[in-house]
Amino acid sequence: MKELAYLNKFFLKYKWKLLPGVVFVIISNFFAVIPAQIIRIAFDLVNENIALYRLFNGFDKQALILDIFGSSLLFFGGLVIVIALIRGLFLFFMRQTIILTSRHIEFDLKNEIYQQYQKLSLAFYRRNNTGDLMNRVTEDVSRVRMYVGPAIMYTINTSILFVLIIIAMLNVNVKLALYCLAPLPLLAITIYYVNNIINHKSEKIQKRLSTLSSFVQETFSGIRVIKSYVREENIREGFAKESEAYKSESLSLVRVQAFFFPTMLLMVGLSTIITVYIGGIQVINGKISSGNIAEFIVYVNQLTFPVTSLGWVTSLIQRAAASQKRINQFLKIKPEISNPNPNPLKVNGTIAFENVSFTYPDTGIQALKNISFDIKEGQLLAIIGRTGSGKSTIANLVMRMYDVDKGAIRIDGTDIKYLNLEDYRSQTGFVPQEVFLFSDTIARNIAFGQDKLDMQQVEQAAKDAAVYKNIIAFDKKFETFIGERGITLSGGQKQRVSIARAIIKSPQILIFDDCLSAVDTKTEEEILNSLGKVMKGKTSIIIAHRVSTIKNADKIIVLDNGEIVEQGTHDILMDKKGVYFELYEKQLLEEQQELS
Ligand SMILES: Nc1ncnc2c1ncn2[C@@H]1O[C@H](COP(=O)(O)OP(=O)(O)OP(=O)(O)O)[C@@H](O)[C@H]1O
Repeated sequence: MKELAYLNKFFLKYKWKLLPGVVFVIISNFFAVIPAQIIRIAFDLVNENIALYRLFNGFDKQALILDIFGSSLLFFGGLVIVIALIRGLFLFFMRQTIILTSRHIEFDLKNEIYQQYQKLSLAFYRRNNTGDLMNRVTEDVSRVRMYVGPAIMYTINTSILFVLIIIAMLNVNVKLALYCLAPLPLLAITIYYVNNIINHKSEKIQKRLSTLSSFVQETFSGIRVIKSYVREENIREGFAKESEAYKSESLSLVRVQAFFFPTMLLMVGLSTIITVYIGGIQVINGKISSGNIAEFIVYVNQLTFPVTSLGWVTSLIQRAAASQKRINQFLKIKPEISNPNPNPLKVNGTIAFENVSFTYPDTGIQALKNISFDIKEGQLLAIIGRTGSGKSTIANLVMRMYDVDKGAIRIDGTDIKYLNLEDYRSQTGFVPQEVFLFSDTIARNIAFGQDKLDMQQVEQAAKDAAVYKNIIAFDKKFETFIGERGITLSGGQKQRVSIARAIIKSPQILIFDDCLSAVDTKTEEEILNSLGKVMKGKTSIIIAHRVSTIKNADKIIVLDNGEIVEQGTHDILMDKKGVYFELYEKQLLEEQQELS
């Protein structure tokens, strides 16, 4: 429960919205108790008037008495309706204040969680799966909202109504009051337990449903693979199995619910029978009037919903506490990478790695071992090496997606850990190996890093990335919408849009992580030529597999198993006749074979 204390700051923030809500609850409940008393008066009136009416049997005045009697009953009926309307009005105000506040708190909490998401480093995202992360912002927050809204509202409502009704009941007859109230705790406990069963089953259904949706989603994404391997029938069977499991969980929930409502009605009926029986005895003994029985029946029925909500609210609070616990744990996580320096930064582009070693925290794989190299401002560094040799890791470290374990990375002489991170990243262009494009237009994808969309700049960036001609060939040109993973673009086009996105901001440091792998050698040459102009005066790092891509670099690093095995210019490395030379010869041979 103490986990929910975290939310108190929100209650304090919205106190002027919540307090009127509480006042409205009190007023509405006050009007809720009055009708029962009016009904008693009306009942007693009926009793007395029937006696009076019989007294005038055979007289002319009897019709007049019937008239007076009828109109006074009508008056009481009208009064009950008016009071119910006033109560309804205050109930409306109550919901408008308390439930509305809960939506504000939900909004604030979602924003807080989302901000924390943005602060957390890449390693965090590797450790947690997307479904879990999504759940915190959706499922968990909505459960917490059920606490800050409905749970609190019903608790206040129930408590006040309870007090008012019990006082009214005790005022009439203590014995009858105690008998009427006796089955209610039983009802509350039953509802609490049944509700827990329902929640438990609903959660299971929810899980089944997400497994089912992930299954369907994956089969849709991998439809090409499924069709080429003729696995349709197999997948259909898998789906039927998942669906069957979902159906049986749902049916089991329906069974509990089917039992739940009749039981509730039975308990309420029991209370009513007790009221009539005990109340009847009291009337016979002359302790209460028959109007009091009617009054009590109204009270008992009025208490049913609050008692039901008591069980419901208890399980709501329990669920909210569990969700808030998860949220609190996550909000407490300190981002591994943070911005230590608020001072504005101007990057020149000198990069130095000094004895850098790095192990991925999530897998424990040592990706870099004692790496040292430097690049001067405006130079082009190329990194080549076998797959898994640590090339992308160097790019990740230059972007400070992770911090190094040993050694240091210096940018313009300062350790990267002490730079203004936001300024540094905004002056660095990164084209990752795995292209990610947003479900948006091509123009907005290219201008993603810009605050304002400048079409001239977008077009220039597209030209520099050699993708302009492809884009204007589309009907909607730069306004072409690309799906979640850019489904309307080919692999090579996606890579070039991703390059355009990096170069549009004219960064001082540019990193291309194997981003020309999906284009042919001719396009590669075209891109490299135009990039040559863009990269003039900027420091660039190109990670590649093809020697042809990097021949002109100022420095080439050959990586193997996380270590630098050779470094120098193309000519120096060729003279060495080592790993690089072998790679070059091999690739040359392959190209010649392809041509012949
Ligand atoms: N995010 C990560 N978490 C854990 N381990 C990782 C991560 N990324 C890479 N690794 C591991 O680190 C090692 C170096 O990977 P890296 O991606 O740097 O290689 P690479 O040279 O870029 O390979 P490729 O040419 O195939 O892209 C590999 O053994 C890989 O399994």
